[in-house]
This record gives sequence, structure tokens and C-alpha cells, in this order.
Amino acid sequence: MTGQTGTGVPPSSGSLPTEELPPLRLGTRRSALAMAQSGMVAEAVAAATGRRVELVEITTYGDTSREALAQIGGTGVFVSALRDALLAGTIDLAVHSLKDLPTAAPEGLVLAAVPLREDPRDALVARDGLTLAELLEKGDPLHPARIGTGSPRRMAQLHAWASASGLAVETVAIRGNVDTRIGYVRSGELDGVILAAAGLNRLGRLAEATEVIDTDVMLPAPGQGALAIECSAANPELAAALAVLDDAPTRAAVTAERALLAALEAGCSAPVGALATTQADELALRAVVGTVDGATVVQMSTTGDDAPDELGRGLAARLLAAGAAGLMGERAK
Ligand SMILES: NCc1[nH]cc(CCC(=O)O)c1CC(=O)O
Repeated sequence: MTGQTGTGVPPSSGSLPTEELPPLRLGTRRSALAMAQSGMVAEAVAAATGRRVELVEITTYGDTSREALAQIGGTGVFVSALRDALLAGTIDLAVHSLKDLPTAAPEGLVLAAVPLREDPRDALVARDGLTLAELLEKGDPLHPARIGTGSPRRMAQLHAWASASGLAVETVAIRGNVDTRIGYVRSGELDGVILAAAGLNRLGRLAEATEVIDTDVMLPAPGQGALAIECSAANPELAAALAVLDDAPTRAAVTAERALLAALEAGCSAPVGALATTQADELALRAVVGTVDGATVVQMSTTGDDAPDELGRGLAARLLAAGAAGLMGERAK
């Protein structure tokens, strides 16, 4: 009789067998864009932690309300339901578009990772493959090109650029998901709409952009194109595991942009654009504040090896000294 002590596969001794840990619950909004970016992060988190990751869909007030964002308290409405779920422990991590994240640090939560940023610029989706310049040149003061955007920042810069170029433009306040917004162009209701290039790209629809708008024409929203991965401060092991997804240059850039926004006491629906880029270990930060009609815009830049948040606050102070507060109108949160 042969022995019963054959060499089976020994139980692994090192790390915990992953199948014994419950999956990580990643909270996400239901929109196609949120699902796309959460799916990407879920894969990265699974690879980084060796854990399974399941998506938990959470509906926010911003998803169900058709009111203008400025009316319902800014894009923070997209964030708070996910944060409530994190604090309640019904999800383990949440993925947000960083530009929707209020600048105030939340009690009990950690910004565990800011992954590598995508193209931060805005993009135009226009009829007939036209660029912004071509579209506006086809109009005239009585029949200006009609461009859809609900963003005061985009409106301000679009009007300022058109006026500097001697061209007419009409902005039409719209909101809704990417499909809805592009739909206004496909139906012929609008000549073009402006959206974040990163959002189009994550949906696999960047090819529908007829122009990615140069940052000399339009500075993006602080944090645009970057994602935020949040978890509970009560779970430092998870925060540490998620930290491998952090991209240091992206975090430095968005830290500078958000410090500027916070120091201006402006929210994500204020007419403020800002973009930091890394150049040979130095951060270069550009920012614009304007009136929504574009009649007055103040643009400034700075560079240096100061800490990112100091760079942001310093530029905000210079903008405020130049009268920025008076341009932003009613402070949005
Ligand atoms: N305001 C909603 C929102 N929040 C983030 C993005 C795009 C993706 C990103 O900036 O990371 C969008 C859509 C848009 O502005 O077109």
C-alpha cells in the first residue's frame, strides 16, 4: 500500500489567500462616465491589492435633479452621497472626478490616491467637424455660433477669446451627461458643446471631439482630468495599499490648483480656471478668473519650487489683489 502522505500542494504560507478576503466595495455614481472611470480604477486597485473589487452603484442628488448645478450647491452634490457611504462603512473606497471634489478636507476620510492625470484640456464637439475658430467665423453678430456649456468658467473664457478675436458667440447653458450634451449638436440645436477631453476619452468618444482646445484659449477647471480615490481614515491599511496608485506629479499639480481655488474661496462652479504642469521638478501654475460674460478676465502665472499649496495660495493672493473677488460674483460653493 502506498502511503497517504503524498506531496499535495501545500497551502501558501506568505500572504493571506486572497479568496478568503471579502471583495473591496468600490462606490460609484451610475453615469456612464462614472462607471467607466470606476471600472478603470477597480482594475488598477485589484492589481495593486490582489483583492477582488466589486462596484456598488450609488445615486446622488446631482444625478436625479435637473436643476442647474449652481442652484443645488455645485458639483459637491455628486460627492456627498459617496462620502456618506464611506463613513457609514457600506463601501470601502470611492472614485470621484477630482474637479468635483470640494476643496475642504473631509473629516474621517483620506485622499488615498490621485492617479496619473489624463489630458486636462477642454474639447469642442461641433457640427461638421469644425473648430472653434471656424465655427465662430461662420457666424455674425446677428447669428452667432451657439455653443452649449453650463460652466461659468467655460463661458467666461469663450466670450473673452471671441471678443479678443473680433468674433461673436452665444453661449447656451446646458447640463446633463455626455450623451445628452453631444445630442444637442447631433440634433442641430447647437453648433457645438464643450466638454472635458478626459471624460470623452474615458468613454472612448474622444474621436468625436472636433478640437481639443488649447490652454491659451481655455484653462481647465482645477483638477480636471484627474481622479480621486478616497477611503476611510479608519482603514489605514487600505489607504496604504491604494497609495501605490498615486502619481506624485499629478498630486502636486492638483494640490496647487485646488489650493488656489480654496484661497479664492471659489467653488467648482465659479469662473476660475487653473492648470499646473511640472517642468524639470518645478511647478508652473497658470490661472484665470473672469466675469461670466468674458468682459473682464485676469490671467496670471507663477513658477517655483515652493510647496504646491503655497504656490497656489501665492497666485490666489495676487489674483485677489488684482480684484478677482469682484469678478467671481456670488460665491459658489
Ligand atoms: N462637471 C462634471 C464632470 N466632472 C468631471 C468631468 C470630466 C472628467 C474629468 O474632468 O476628470 C465632467 C464632465 C465635463 O466637464 O465635461
